Amino acid sequence: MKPYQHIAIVECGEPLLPIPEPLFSLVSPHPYTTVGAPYGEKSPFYLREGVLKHLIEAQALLQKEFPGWRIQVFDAYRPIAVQQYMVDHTFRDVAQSKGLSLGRLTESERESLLELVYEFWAVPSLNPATPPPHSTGGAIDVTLVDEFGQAVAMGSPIDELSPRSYPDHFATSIDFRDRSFHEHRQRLRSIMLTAGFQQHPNEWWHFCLGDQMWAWLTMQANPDAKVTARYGAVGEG
Ligand SMILES: C[C@@H](N)C(=O)N[C@H](C)C(=O)O
Ligand SMILES: [Zn+2]
Repeated sequence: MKPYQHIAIVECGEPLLPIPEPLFSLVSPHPYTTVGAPYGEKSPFYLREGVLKHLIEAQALLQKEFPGWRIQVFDAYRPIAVQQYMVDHTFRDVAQSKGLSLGRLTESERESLLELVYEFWAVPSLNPATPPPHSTGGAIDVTLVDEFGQAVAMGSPIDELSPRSYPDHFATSIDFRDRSFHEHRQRLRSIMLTAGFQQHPNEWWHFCLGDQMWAWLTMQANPDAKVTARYGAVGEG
């Protein structure tokens, strides 16, 4: 169990709301739908009402300094069935990329692949006390686009399972391009944190607000604070 999963959830009952386009840029086609993730009637571009309010605030902060720039949403609400599908998909993908055949994995190969997958993906838990972050409507994967709608270079693609995904991966590089990746990541982080979000320690693109991870990270930063999560899994009924 990850440490944040011990945080108590006091569900507040806020609805999921659609993320408005073109106010925000939404990645299309949606990457998980493209690989067959089972959304049914649901859409990934939904967030809890309070989270959407804070996302609007983050974008206003961005546009004060960089007119025309927008937050681009890669993924937001994720049903638990989709979390399971994407964990399985990623496991197969990473096994294949290492030239390993799924049918012939040793126990230790299986364990090390799972360890890599779960460094970046949350466990698709059906337990209401330990929901996957995106299934609460309180987590979002984002990047930035400029005034021409062009993706801002962050130095690595969203969902890459490598150290390049760590938010500060380029912090100490003296290479000119690496410096600009770091600056862009800092710009994203700064507007999101100022608007009340927390950032996943291993992923430059994942931010949360009101879920267990957010409560845990908030208490890590303020050890005297007593914070609970207000969002549990939603839309599973
Ligand atoms: C891997 C990425 N898309 C992601 O969302 N990771 C978090 C931790 C999750 O699975 O909740
Ligand atoms: Zn995420």
